[in-house]
Amino acid sequence: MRKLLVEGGTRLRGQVRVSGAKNSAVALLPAAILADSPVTIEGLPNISDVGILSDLLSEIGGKVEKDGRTIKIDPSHMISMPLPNGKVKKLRASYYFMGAMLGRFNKAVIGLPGGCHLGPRPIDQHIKGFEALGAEVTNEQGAIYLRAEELRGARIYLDVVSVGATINIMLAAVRAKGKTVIENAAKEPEIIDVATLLTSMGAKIKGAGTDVIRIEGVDQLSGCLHTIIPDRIEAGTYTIMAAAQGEEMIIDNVIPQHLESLLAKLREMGVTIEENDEQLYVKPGNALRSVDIKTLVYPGFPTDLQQPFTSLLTKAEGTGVVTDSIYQARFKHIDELRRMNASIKVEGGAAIVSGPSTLEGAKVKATDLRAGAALVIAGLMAKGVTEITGVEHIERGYENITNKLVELGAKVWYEEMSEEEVEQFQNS
Ligand SMILES: CC(=O)N[C@H]1[C@@H](OP(=O)(O)OP(=O)(O)OC[C@H]2O[C@@H](n3ccc(=O)[nH]c3=O)[C@H](O)[C@@H]2O)O[C@H](CO)[C@@H](O)[C@@H]1O
Ligand SMILES: C=C(OP(=O)(O)O)C(=O)O
Repeated sequence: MRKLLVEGGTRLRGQVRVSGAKNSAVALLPAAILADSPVTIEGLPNISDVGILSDLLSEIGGKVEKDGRTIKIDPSHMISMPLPNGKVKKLRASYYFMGAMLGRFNKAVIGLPGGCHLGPRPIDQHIKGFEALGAEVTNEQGAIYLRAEELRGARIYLDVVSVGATINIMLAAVRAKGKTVIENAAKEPEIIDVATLLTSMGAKIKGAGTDVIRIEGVDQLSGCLHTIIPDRIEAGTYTIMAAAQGEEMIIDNVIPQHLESLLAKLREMGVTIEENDEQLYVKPGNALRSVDIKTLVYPGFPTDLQQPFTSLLTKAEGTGVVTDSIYQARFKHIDELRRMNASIKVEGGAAIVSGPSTLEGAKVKATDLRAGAALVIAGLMAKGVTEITGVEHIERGYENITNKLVELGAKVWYEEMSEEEVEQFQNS
């Protein structure tokens, strides 16, 4: 087991290239199940979530060929094999096997998903959608059993705006008989990316990226070639890092429109950001001013950048109030930041950050993916060395984070944990 060490204080400069979007990749891969000939996806990020989903596609009989960032999935010999346990528990997006297998085989057995622990993460809206399409859904000992005689299009109003439910219902509906309308759909760019792939496969989808998505079911979908969008959350994380500890940094392979809410907040803090079609040039201000943030569904401030942004606020002058309206309990990073001398209190469901604080290196634990990113940012700003355990969370979503940071001049490296440290980590 490894830990990540960050020696703070070095200013970052240069260019960092953003990888393909995790939250697209994890839906595009299961979407390939719906085709009857090979689907090729280019630009995949090299992260553990992608590795696990590729393995799951092989487990159900897919022929998966990887060549660097390109993957070719031949789904012709796939079967609806039950996946009640094992790898499905290691990530959130295994739930997309429900929609995709239901769409292709009219049946699926998939274990309840894992993913970051951010408080309750129900999937009732996914199930409501599958049932509306005609599936019978039961939960037996932690696995979801789905079965339909035939899927039929339906009008589905989501009670909660959900990325996962929107995509899952799209996956199940593209081969259903007749028309499906998803109302109060999520509008995240990853939903458009998945709809683009499905459309290239022959699906008929209108309105992806708005809150009403209309799908006309088709009998058959075929293979195609698709290039994934850049990861707006990874891009946002490096942009926050640039504001926190950069001298001058270029973030390459970005769609700036995907990050408008973050860029607006950074500019409010005094950060200079220039943008062109696919790059951001970030020059931090001399003294950052605190701001308040509240996470919302897209195009609001993304919950996945709340934790990294909280670290940045420790450097700003004044008081910043952080509210997460998507995951009210997404505050596990706060205790760890406090260990590093941050002045943050959680009150009435909000984190109140008083700054500026001089952070100090400490032994801390990444409890989830973006908490990990928050700690890396804090470590880069801190005096001394920060030791971060729980790196497997970080590796779910950040490709080659150490290499990318070293290229920017940061002092970061992995070390093996001692037996005693492993024991302490496992008991904590
Ligand atoms: C793999 C993936 O894409 N993960 C992202 C996805 O997660 P995920 O798709 O799981 O998140 P959702 O958009 O579904 O969740 C949004 C909110 O709706 C609630 N909810 C969701 C579904 C449901 O059936 N019932 C329900 O109540 C959730 O508890 C949460 O409060 O969107 C989240 C919100 O942008 C991001 O943090 C995750 O990075
Ligand atoms: C919460 C996240 O991921 P997941 O939904 O895959 O757990 C995230 O990417 O920040």
